[in-house]
Amino acid sequence: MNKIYNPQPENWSEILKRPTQSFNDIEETVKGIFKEIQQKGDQAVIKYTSLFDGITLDNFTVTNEEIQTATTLVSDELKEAIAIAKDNIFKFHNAQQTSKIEIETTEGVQCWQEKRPISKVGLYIPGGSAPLFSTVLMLAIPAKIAGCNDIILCTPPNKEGKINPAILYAAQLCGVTKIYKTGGIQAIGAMTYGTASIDKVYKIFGPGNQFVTVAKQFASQQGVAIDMPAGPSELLVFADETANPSFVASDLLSQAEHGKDSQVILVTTSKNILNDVETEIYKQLEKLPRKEIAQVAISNSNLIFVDNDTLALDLINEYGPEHFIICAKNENYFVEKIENAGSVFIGNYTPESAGDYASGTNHTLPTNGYSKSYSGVNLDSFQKAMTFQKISKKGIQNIGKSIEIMAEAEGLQAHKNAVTLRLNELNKA
Ligand SMILES: NC(=O)c1ccc[n+]([C@@H]2O[C@H](COP(=O)([O-])OP(=O)(O)OC[C@H]3O[C@@H](n4cnc5c(N)ncnc54)[C@H](O)[C@@H]3O)[C@@H](O)[C@H]2O)c1
Ligand SMILES: N[C@H](CO)Cc1c[nH]c[nH+]1
Ligand SMILES: [Zn+2]
Repeated sequence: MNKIYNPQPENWSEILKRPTQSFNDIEETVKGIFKEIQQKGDQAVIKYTSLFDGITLDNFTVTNEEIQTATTLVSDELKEAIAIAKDNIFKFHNAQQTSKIEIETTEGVQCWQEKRPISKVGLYIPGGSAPLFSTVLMLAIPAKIAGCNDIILCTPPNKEGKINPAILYAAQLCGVTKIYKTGGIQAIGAMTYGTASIDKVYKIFGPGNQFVTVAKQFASQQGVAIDMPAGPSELLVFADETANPSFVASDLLSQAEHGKDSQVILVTTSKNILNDVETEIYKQLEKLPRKEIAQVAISNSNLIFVDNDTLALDLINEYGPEHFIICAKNENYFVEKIENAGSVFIGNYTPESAGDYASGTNHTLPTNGYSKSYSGVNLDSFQKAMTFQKISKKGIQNIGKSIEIMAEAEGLQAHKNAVTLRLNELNKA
């Protein structure tokens, strides 16, 4: 890890660069694959699944038999763990339901807002380097609560053309309607345009590597909505002398093991903590099965010392981490003042892994600084807020004049007439 002491604010953006390729680096590849999917449909999906995932499939729809077999392959212990996570994720997302908001803005003018589900949604479940069945829970549970009708799921197959049983088990448990064995850019392209096998959806959800993320961003230019850019995982920990260095190191490694392009950062006001966390990281790294991956991510990561909490907070808001852990005696200062972070974890006993799996919050979160402008997945992501209004005769008499004057001032006579005709009729009565 790179050790940096008191970096000057003018150098922060350089120091805080993500180790991923840019949208421009990948856009041409995405454009080419999307074009082929538009022209050749399933044939192009087959071609790119063969190229990137090393398996040629003539049918990528998962069958009921495959789902039943998968269910028998998942251990009871894992099923119980999934049930606990599902329960907590359900509770947190179900509590996000809002009731109808209704108000009479002027006498006789009734306005209200109600949420309606997005009827066709596509969930992307990463499967390149680890089968993230927990992501099925994070996406399908809120989709179901929202009332989405068609919930389709794409995930890459392994070299035998199979999907990890836990992904299939979680998908049927949470009410996913169809599952397809395809991943990467080709899965996003298929859900964007639709093919003979894979349905076109209205909104695509889910995290993925940089290829998936750029494909989703490109899809959003093709008329499909996306949740957000949710790319390679990130974690920033703020720790002062009250932190436990081995806990902090374990948290940093937990996100470093996701991928070589993950990034983790420690910001601290204590030089002792900086050194102790560094020592712990290398000690714990040695024992990790995914050492080779985590090691690369760690080499792109920083341990940063700053003089005080104020500077630390400014730097953290500039970075806008996906995950932000606070281990500080002054924790309320950070909790109250943090502006840019996907999800915040507070105190020595709140590991980031809790949010990844089972506390109830969603783990599909904006990366690459997008926490400055995007929320993580939540119940609202699967709904649209629709507005309604009903105006009585009294109501149109109350606001009609204002509408006429404004329409006239914009030079839109037909708009004005729509009110004038009604007012004239009421004046006659
Ligand atoms: N931000 C979040 O909320 C969040 C949540 C979970 C996981 N993640 C991230 O998701 C990512 C999962 O990545 P993954 O790779 O394991 O799985 P993935 O499913 O996202 O990507 C695998 C697919 O990428 C495609 N691919 C691989 N190399 C390619 C190339 N050179 N050109 C074009 N396509 C290529 C293949 O089609 C493959 O099927 C990790 O980076 C992890 O950090 C993020
Ligand atoms: N940390 C990931 C989000 O960046 C989510 C995840 C799934 N499984 C383990 N972790
Ligand atoms: Zn994780």
